[in-house]
Amino acid sequence: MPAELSPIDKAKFAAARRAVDFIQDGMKVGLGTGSTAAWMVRCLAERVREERLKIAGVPTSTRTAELARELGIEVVTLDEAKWLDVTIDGADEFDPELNLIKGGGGALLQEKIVATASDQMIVITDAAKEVAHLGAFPLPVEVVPFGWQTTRALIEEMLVSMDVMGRETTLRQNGGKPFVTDEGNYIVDCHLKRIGNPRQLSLVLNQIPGVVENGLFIDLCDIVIIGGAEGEVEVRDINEGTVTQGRVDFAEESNIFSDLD
Ligand SMILES: O=C(CO)[C@H](O)[C@H](O)COP(=O)(O)O
Repeated sequence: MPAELSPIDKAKFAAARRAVDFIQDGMKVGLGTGSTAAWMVRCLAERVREERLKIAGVPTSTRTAELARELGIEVVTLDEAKWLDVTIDGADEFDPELNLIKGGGGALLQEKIVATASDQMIVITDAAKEVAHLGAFPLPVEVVPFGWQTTRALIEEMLVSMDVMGRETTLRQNGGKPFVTDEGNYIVDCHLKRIGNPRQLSLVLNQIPGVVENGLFIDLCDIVIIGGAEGEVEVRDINEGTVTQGRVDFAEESNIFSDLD
């Protein structure tokens, strides 16, 4: 393993490596977006190469599609795949019920569509993203550019009546311009601090005209895999009610790291 890999990257790698053990030959797999998901794509590509697995991957962003293709994973569209066996993705926050905030990387719309079209969603993460209540991480809301300021005002007005602590919103920027998603939309980040009722907030947000989708993932995640910097991994399965501990041996994964050099 390269010495320069930070403890957080080691933790993300450990979770990602454990997650790809869930993939079997012939599966259709949703490929998430973000730095943790990128580790998962690298680990999956390694299994595809070594074990000659036949996998069809449905990426959740152009970034992930490029990485998957580059590493030799067969990429298909969701319409071609129709339904997926499993999606593996990162998250910005998760709570004890495995509800999530996602969209820090701006890919929440495709991520939510792909996760919803999967038998199972596995979230890979490090321990710092576990919270008692969602909301410390700003909640991303994807809005169409047409009339976005009106949509933002409606979001702020709606937040007044919701069980949240903060109400400030910001338009996500990229190099001094609005950040534009793969679907050509903008993102309004809502700084809520604490979300009392994520399920209700998600429903209400999506009723505002101009809102395309929000970053609350409710009842979508089945398994969370929490990685640690020493290779330790905890697998929590909300449906089975099980928690299992394991370890990833970084030395055994040297091929993945040598590919990075
Ligand atoms: O939702 C996402 C992208 O839209 C990511 O999964 C989330 O932001 C976590 O990213 P990272 O693994 O880089 O911490």
